[in-house]
Amino acid sequence: MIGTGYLGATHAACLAAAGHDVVAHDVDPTRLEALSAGRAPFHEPGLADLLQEGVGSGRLRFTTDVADVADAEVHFLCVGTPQQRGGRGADLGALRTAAAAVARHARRDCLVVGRSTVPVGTADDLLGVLEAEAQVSVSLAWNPEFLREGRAVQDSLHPDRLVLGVRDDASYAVLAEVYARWLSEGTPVVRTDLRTAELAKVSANVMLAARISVVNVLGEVCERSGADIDDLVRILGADPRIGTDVLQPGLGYGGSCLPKDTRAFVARAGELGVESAALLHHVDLVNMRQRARAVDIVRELWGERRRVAVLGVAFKPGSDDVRDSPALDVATTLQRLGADVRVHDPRAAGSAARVADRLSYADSAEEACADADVVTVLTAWEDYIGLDPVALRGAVASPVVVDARTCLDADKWRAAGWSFHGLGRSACAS
Ligand SMILES: NC(=O)C1=CN([C@@H]2O[C@H](COP(=O)(O)OP(=O)(O)OC[C@H]3O[C@@H](n4cnc5c(N)ncnc54)[C@H](O)[C@@H]3O)[C@@H](O)[C@H]2O)C=CC1
Ligand SMILES: O=C(O)[C@H]1O[C@H](OP(=O)(O)OP(=O)(O)OC[C@H]2O[C@@H](n3ccc(=O)[nH]c3=O)[C@H](O)[C@@H]2O)[C@H](O)[C@@H](O)[C@@H]1O
Repeated sequence: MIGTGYLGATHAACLAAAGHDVVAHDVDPTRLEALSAGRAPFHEPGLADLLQEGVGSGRLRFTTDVADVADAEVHFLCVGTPQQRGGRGADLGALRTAAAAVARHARRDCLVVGRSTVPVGTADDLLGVLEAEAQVSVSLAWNPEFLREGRAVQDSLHPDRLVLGVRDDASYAVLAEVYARWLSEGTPVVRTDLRTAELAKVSANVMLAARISVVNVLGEVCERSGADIDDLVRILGADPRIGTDVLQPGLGYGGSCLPKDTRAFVARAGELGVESAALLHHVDLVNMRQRARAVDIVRELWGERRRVAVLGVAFKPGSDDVRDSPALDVATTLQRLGADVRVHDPRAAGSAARVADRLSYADSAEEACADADVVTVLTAWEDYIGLDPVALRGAVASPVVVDARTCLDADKWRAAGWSFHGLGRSACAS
């Protein structure tokens, strides 16, 4: 396993649990130290148990030295593919470096399997890298991963489908052996070519991103027309062709994948001359506009003292990840605009403090809200959905709440005397 982030660490632990002998390499010694001790370096339910089991059994080892993977039969490339600095396409530098290192060190014929999310056509480029570096015969396959953070282990152990992009039967046979446990459990498998496998992953992410932006456009229409977004979402979700998942309006999508993958898709489609991909550029614009709209709503309400409580900075509930978090983006923007911001998050405060150390962090939601002029809910944690608006009213300076995730019960908060505002909700709705 090359790269031990959310993708690589989870995949390594799950393959070890399936009985394979796994050696995982990363260039980050701190991350490897935690993993070797059976500690998950990020909040991912079930991962620490699998790591301890794998390390304890001797089937799972971690190494800073890429030469230690030289004897592997299969190499999974799981390194990051972030947005380019100063560009919108994917930065494939780490992937090329990792592929070259594996090929250079491989001492036996082997299969290299791309797992990272990449623009279609990347494998062609990597084949050139492998051929230039390897002294042995190296084949390439593509096997994208669809796990969600916060559910990484569950999603990996029970995926909706396995996508095996291969160039020949021999590569397919190797992957079928790697995934024998999943195949025996009936996981649907799609065998395809490398380009389709690459494209499958970004396509899934742009579909999800588009869905979120569509529901956010509908939310803005609700705000302006006085229609009810909660009822609208219920009505839409009842149609099985639409379904209820990924239909939560609000601050929009963030994280390390949907934003950068949408942009990389548009960039690659542009290179391919697909002008209609501009549709997905608008998905990105709508998404980013939600953050600006949330800031505008708070500025209208913050009064002279501008004391703002921010509840939630994780990019989504159930995660301690703040990479491209819409909530953290809004919190830091409000502070930059002169607000006195007090933040609470049940899990992500530590990771937020590492990248946004000028914000002030509270130990509880109540402490963050004490004496606030505006309370904002920016991540839909259960803790905030369960807050008692009657009790909280006594702690704030003004009972004004902005529900940027459309997660609170508006009637309950209004009945408790709060002035209730939010993305997707008309200010005058009763
Ligand atoms: N985070 C997620 O939920 C999912 C991510 N993906 C994709 O998987 C890829 C990895 O994502 P994450 O695990 O979130 O990233 P991450 O940033 O958490 O982890 C990437 C790891 O690769 C290591 N690395 C970088 N260059 C290296 C090299 N040359 N050799 C060895 N290790 C190296 C880094 O030190 C880091 O530990 C990305 O392409 C992402 O789009 C796919 C499915 C889910
Ligand atoms: O490529 C990846 O790394 C992964 O990206 C997403 O997974 P993830 O980033 O963990 O998060 P999601 O649960 O999809 O949420 C993404 C963002 O959309 C937001 N969201 C989600 C659902 C919704 O209804 N509304 C909404 O605004 C969340 O708050 C979050 O900021 C995909 O769901 C995974 O299938 C994919 O493997």
